[in-house]
Amino acid sequence: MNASFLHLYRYSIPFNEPVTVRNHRLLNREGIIIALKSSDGAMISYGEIAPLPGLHEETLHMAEHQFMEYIYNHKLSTIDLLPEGLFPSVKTGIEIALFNFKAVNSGIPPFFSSPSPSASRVPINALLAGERESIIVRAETLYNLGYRTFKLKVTPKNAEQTLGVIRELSLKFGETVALRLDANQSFSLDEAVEFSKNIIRDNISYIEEPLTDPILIGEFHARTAVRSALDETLWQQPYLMRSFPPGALKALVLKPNRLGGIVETLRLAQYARENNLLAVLSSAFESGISLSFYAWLAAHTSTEPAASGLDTGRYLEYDLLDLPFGSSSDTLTPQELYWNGHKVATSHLKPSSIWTL
Ligand SMILES: O=C(O)CCC(=O)c1ccccc1C(=O)O
Repeated sequence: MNASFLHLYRYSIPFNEPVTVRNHRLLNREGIIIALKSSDGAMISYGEIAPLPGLHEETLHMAEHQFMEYIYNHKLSTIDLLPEGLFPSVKTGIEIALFNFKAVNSGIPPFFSSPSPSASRVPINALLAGERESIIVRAETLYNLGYRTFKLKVTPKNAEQTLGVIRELSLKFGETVALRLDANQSFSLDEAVEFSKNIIRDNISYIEEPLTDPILIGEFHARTAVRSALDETLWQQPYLMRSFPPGALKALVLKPNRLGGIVETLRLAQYARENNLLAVLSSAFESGISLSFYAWLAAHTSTEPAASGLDTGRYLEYDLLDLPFGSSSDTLTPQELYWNGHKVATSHLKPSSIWTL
């Protein structure tokens, strides 16, 4: 059955505390929800279009405008027929809505026919931010809840403090936890080499985007043996991914709504698999509608998925789902998580328009 109606909604959810993304200080997470409905209204699927200021080039206004133009001029049909030139956030929203519609139609989540069995659980990479003391307290709380992978932001400016936190976490948890560092391209090669001398004995899985100039990641690895993960480079200079010497990379961090959709994310996850890299599903503070879909993707891409960057839901004051994403992620299977992504609390949505398809 095809979708007959399209409902567009807006949402604005306050962050628990202000979030800063590349100098953009954000108080609210704003986005658009697409709902596809069957003619009798019995089947509904959701998708989310949510560019993040500081991360995306398109604004929410531009994304909404483009989406409306798309709906006006095209039949919402199949995922592989989407036109060129859609903004990454728009493409992701359409793809998720279409994948989800197929799933509610058939009763099984997408990719279910895959030969590789899905993972039974998806570990989450816990984000640690703030002052030293609150980071340590938070890490202990999360450790007791079962988290074993932690991510710290590092810049040349906070390098000393971060080294102190790394030491403390290593002493406390030893080999039982894995630490990831995310430098968001803030170090010069020499600064990164200097910094790395101090972390070599610690349990660091990788540094995400260590260098302002990612071309030098191979040289960084040659001088330090520290492996890098790509995030920003995957959309800024995607061709670089194939240019690094073996061993220089450890992981690809995949943010579907920045990369340009689910199909693109699956392509990169396959490249990671073929090249012995971790595929780390990640997010950009979307609602549980997207996060539960990403959890499902993570479960699909590997039988033992790497800890996924889906801890961002915690920063939203409330979720759009009846059962907020992450509130019971330790007990739910990815399948259950996936179907929970369809139970949307419409009270948080502001209707904007209805289209007949
Ligand atoms: O990858 C994760 O663990 C969470 C996502 C995350 O850190 C993030 C979220 C929004 C914008 C930028 C980033 C980032 O990776 O720097």
